[in-house]
Amino acid sequence: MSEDNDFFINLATPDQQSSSSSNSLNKVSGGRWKDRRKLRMLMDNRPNKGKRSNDNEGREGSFNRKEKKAKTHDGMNDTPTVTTAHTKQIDQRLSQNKKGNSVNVDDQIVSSLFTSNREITTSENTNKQDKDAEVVASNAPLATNTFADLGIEEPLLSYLSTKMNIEKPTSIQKLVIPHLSSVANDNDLFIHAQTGSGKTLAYLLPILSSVLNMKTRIDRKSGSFALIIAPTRELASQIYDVAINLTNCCRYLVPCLLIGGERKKSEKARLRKGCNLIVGTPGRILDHLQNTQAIKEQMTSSLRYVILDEGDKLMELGFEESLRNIFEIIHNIPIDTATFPKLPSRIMHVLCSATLKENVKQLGNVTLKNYKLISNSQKKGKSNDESVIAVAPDQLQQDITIVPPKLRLVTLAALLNNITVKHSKSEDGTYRTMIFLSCADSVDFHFEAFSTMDSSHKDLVEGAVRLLTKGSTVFPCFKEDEEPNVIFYKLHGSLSQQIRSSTLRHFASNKDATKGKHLILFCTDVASRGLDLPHVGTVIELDPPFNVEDHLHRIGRTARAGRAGESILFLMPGEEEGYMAVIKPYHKMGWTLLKFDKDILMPAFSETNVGRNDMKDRKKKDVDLEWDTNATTWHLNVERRILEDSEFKDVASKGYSSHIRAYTTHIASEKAIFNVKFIHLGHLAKSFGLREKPKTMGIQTSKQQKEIGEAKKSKEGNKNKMWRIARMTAKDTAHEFNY
Ligand SMILES: Nc1ncnc2c1ncn2[C@@H]1O[C@H](COP(=O)(O)OP(=O)(O)OP(=O)(O)O)[C@@H](O)[C@H]1O
Repeated sequence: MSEDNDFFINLATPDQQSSSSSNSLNKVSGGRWKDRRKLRMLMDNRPNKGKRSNDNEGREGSFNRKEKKAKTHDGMNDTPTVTTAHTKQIDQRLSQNKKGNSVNVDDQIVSSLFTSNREITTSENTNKQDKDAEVVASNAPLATNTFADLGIEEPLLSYLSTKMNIEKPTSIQKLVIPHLSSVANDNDLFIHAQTGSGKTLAYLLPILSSVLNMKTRIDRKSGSFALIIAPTRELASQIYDVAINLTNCCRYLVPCLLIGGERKKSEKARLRKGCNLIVGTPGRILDHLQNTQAIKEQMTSSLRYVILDEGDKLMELGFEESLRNIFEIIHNIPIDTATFPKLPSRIMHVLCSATLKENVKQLGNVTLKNYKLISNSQKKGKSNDESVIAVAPDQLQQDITIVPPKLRLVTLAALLNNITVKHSKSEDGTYRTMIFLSCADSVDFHFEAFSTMDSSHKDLVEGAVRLLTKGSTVFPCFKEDEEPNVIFYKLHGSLSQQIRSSTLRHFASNKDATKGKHLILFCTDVASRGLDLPHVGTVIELDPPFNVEDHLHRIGRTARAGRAGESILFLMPGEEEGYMAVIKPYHKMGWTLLKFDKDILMPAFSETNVGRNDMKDRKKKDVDLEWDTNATTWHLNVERRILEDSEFKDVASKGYSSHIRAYTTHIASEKAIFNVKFIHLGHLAKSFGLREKPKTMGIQTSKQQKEIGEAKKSKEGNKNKMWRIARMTAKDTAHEFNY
């Protein structure tokens, strides 16, 4: 990463030049020539030959790094020596600057939000949505068929209708249920369908229905008929919840959940008691298959269905080896066809995926025998082209906005504000928004930046949920005397399993405490797969997805089972605008291009007077301020909080560094679009509330620092050094990307 090329500094040193010229007259003598030369260069204030200069001529506030060191007042990585009074002075001058230009305060330049931003080149929307076109929800239940037509019998049929309010099957259910219900069918299945089209019921209903239709006495000791494997704990828990819900109509059938993060001992006890459906994640299932005798006993003679949900994610997360081992063990368990003659005479394998990548096909080849592809997705390319792609649901309202890096945070604030205002006026009740970010540290930063500390949040879900309190300066729409109706949540893989589960449960369920409020979840891609969170109205992709499949899964958290939904993708001006061409084939209904200023910032920041967080007693202005002044004040409020709160500063610096590192992991085929070299890192730092880029991009924990120190002391060899770095990177990656 060529950080230096992109280095952007907010501090100017007007006096520096003159002093350096006088220094050049100084003579240096004695010592080694290298040291003399170094000293002379230092006094002349010239960069070292061979080292890259930080001279960014033409860039706002740029200057030599050494000069900066001498003059830094509020460098984010230095201990801040700037006083509150000093920041106030800068902020005052900046707020007074109506035109939004950069302001030189003493020896500082605090860059303005609205200047020096890269131009947006997309002037025309090449995939414009036809607002007049008739839209039929593509993943909605069908009008003509019923579950009875598909062979689903009582008591499941009436339970679906009366308790789950599900009357008609979706198109994928219509295709899958008859196939899985029939003993005569000898094919394995590859189910490929749009997000939110009801794949879970498509396989659970025929399995349960087949077991119930045997009309033999069944209880939890009869054995496990199905093994369902999901890539994440959240998804496994959700499938388990659906299974629990369905088996309420036949309580003698018992599902069991096996996931990491839970106590293995209690899982073992449950397995010993007996269960008819096993749902879990690959690692934990394999662990039990290798170490718990009871699980094999449960499967002996009864196991007939193995389901792999979200196949592409299973492969992406590197579970291929575990899956091979699982299959090797279960294929060696004998099947007694005489005990359950009405069930298939062999194990049927089902692979589900909303996307059809090469790795899923590979998994299909490994796990499926003579499989049949069942897809409700459109064909792509020529008629003889076998490949199919899942597209975004037709009823989804897709928006794209191109936002300069400096303005990302304030635009997000404005967008959240606009959504809150819009839905607080409607009768819709509780509204839910999910915001996807690239890494856990960035989730932590945004959660911290937007929510406010309040003791009442502790009644909710520990530290992962916070309320917005009265008089908050976090959202522009809230006046000081208003009680905001916003609750924030965060979800990423670095949180404990208990917190993750309870956060999701709290976010998804309707409770009195959250009734009528806007619930906002900051999350990583850990929440993008398969999660069925009811009534998510808006999905915001603040950070672009790491591949198109992730994009489809993220936006697929809304517009589910025929419901309406909206998603907004943030891109940065320049190369990132090219991403629109990549996702175009997946959005056949088109999208709307939103202007970040006119469509998002102006509605939020006009006709208001955003208060400064350091001037509680200020007199209210009679006239509303201009929208850009309000936006600037809002941003300065965040910057001030960071300058004055060292813990928040750490969170911001970590969020920024991890964000950059995550950005470098975009897939090779998209490097021409997402390349860290194209990003103005200083501008991006601004959207993490930082006035300049943190010096050390790889922030080390004290444990890592100790490890490095020890390694240096022991004069480690090259091989050991390589292993140490690899270990640290693996740890970092696991932390950041959270699976
Ligand atoms: N026939 C139906 N009628 C109405 N709602 C349904 C029907 N089938 C499923 N649903 C509901 O649709 C939602 C989405 O179902 P599900 O989670 O199984 O979708 P999916 O296809 O697995 O999505 P993803 O690909 O995102 O994992 C659930 O809330 C489910 O209860």
